[in-house]
Amino acid sequence: QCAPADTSKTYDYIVIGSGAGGIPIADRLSEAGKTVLLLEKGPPSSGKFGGTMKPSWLQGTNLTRFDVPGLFNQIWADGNGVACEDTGVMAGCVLGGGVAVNSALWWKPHPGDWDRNFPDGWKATDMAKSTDKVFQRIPGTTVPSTDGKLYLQQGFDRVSKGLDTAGFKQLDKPNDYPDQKNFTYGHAAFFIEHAERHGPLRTYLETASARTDKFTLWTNTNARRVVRTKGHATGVELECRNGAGHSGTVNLTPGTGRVIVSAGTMGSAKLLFRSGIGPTDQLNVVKSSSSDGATMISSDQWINLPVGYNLDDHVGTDIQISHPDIVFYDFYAAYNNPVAADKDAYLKSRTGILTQVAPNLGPIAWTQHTPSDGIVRHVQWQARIEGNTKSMGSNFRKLQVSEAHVVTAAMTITQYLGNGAISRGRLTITPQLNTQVATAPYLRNATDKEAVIQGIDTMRSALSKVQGLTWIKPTAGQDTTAFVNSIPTIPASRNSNHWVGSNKIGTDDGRSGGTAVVDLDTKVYGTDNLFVVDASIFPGMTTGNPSAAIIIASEKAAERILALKAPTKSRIVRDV
Ligand SMILES: Cc1cc2nc3c(=O)[nH]c(=O)nc-3n(C[C@H](O)[C@H](O)[C@H](O)COP(=O)(O)OP(=O)(O)OC[C@H]3O[C@@H](n4cnc5c(N)ncnc54)[C@H](O)[C@@H]3O)c2cc1C
Repeated sequence: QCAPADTSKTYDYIVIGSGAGGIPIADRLSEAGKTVLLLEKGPPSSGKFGGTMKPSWLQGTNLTRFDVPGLFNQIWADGNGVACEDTGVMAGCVLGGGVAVNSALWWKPHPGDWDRNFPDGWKATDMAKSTDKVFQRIPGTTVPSTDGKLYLQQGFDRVSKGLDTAGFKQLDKPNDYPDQKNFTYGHAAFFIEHAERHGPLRTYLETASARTDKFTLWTNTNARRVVRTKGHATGVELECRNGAGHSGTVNLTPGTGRVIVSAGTMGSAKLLFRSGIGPTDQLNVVKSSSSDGATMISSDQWINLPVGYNLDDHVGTDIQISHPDIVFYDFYAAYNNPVAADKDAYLKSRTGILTQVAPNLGPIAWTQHTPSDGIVRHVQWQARIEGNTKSMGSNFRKLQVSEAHVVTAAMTITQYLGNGAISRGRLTITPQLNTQVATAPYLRNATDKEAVIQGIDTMRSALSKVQGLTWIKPTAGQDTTAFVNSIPTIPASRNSNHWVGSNKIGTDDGRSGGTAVVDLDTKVYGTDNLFVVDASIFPGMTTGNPSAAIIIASEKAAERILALKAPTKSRIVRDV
């Protein structure tokens, strides 16, 4: 049921969004004795926190589709009530955000992910303590099944033979060597424990929730905008969702309260726009909208910052191979119609193929490439085995995995171009107040493209040593440049779901021509108690999948924010 917020109750911190950024900081702030309200627009996800979305075979258990690794790819088959409806690209709008719906890939960041992208105070040495804290709580594993076995490894084995021959070094546990990201490979690491989704939901959110006197969580509650006078926030306006949650305005502790916006790269930009913070053209779109126009904060209080610029994502380029030994497992079919033995193994002993993340990920490899501008680009290669009933030609044998699931198999290897990439895009808002990728951040710079081509040539050469392998994409004789040019540089073809950057951290204040939206304490320029803590503050892309880095940044931000003095009245007036 939709309930109005109690206006007499105030909070030291209101955290908006319960994803990789929001959950850890909400936990740390409540641990420090502050009263914290965590707002999440989506419904509960994991069974541990009241989630209910599940196939019939999980009825009677405390598990949902978000908990069982073999069901993680269900978001691509059925995103209803799970995927955000107001973002032009895929994002999770449930409790946990991206870390409830993602593939749980879990990488300790390369030192260069901080050193090359972030300003002073956020370099690798500054982040070491936060990194240790995160990896102590969430160590991750390369072997999710409780019997210590990895299942259906034929794809891994065939590809790794090629990598070995080409001189790649296999790392037993890649997270023990975060700085070794060149000509290395290994099994994928996941934040999975006891064969269930782990990560912030099962660590930070559990400890926060145990502090019942300090921590409050409202799901199905959308933050419409921050209520502020000049640069000082006083509360957050709310909207119920899904016939539940809270409405009205929730207030901060007068004078000392703070708002932390952790609504994701798309969601945080949108919230700032609706709160009168951003480029004037975007604020005018909100001002003209039927939903917000009449009640939007007046234009003399707008804060002109480059929100939405600096948008980044891994540039995804898929290559595809097949090999007669590769075995496909139909995880999609397992949702409604699991193989009985696999279901039993999972439910009875947390063993078997369903403990592994769909769609059978790995190996993961890393290379580095230096195009003509001399700037080293980091590349991660992420293999997955897919069934493909279309356009597979006669090169594929029919493969009988179980009586129910007959398919052909191929291995797609996605090249992620990350750390070092130069191209950036822009996110804007539509009159319906949906966010959209107005300028895609993919290969707008010629040297980024050179790096992609160099990388694909390296991988083609490495895998050419694998006997019996057939190239699907690019085809055997195809020129690599022509292949790369044939793939459009739009989200539909290149999206990696790793969006960062719309509220960049930095010392060059965006109000006076700089590029930064938040300062080194993650405080929005021109405000004294409004912060952004999530992927959107990242100046550039990480080497691997970014969730661990975002959680580490959240730990760091908690430390810095707690060390700040409360605002004084004179500063509030001066800042705007
Ligand atoms: C399908 C998919 C697969 C991925 N796979 C991986 C992977 O395997 N490994 C990895 O490291 N990364 C992966 N990622 C990326 C990773 O999950 C994200 O980078 C990360 O979750 C971003 O963290 P965040 O805190 O910035 O935002 P999110 O985690 O997206 O959290 C934002 C939260 O804010 C909520 N919200 C938004 N607006 C409002 C509002 N106005 N009011 C209240 N709440 C609001 C949203 O519902 C959401 O819960 C994947 C992402 C997706 C979508």
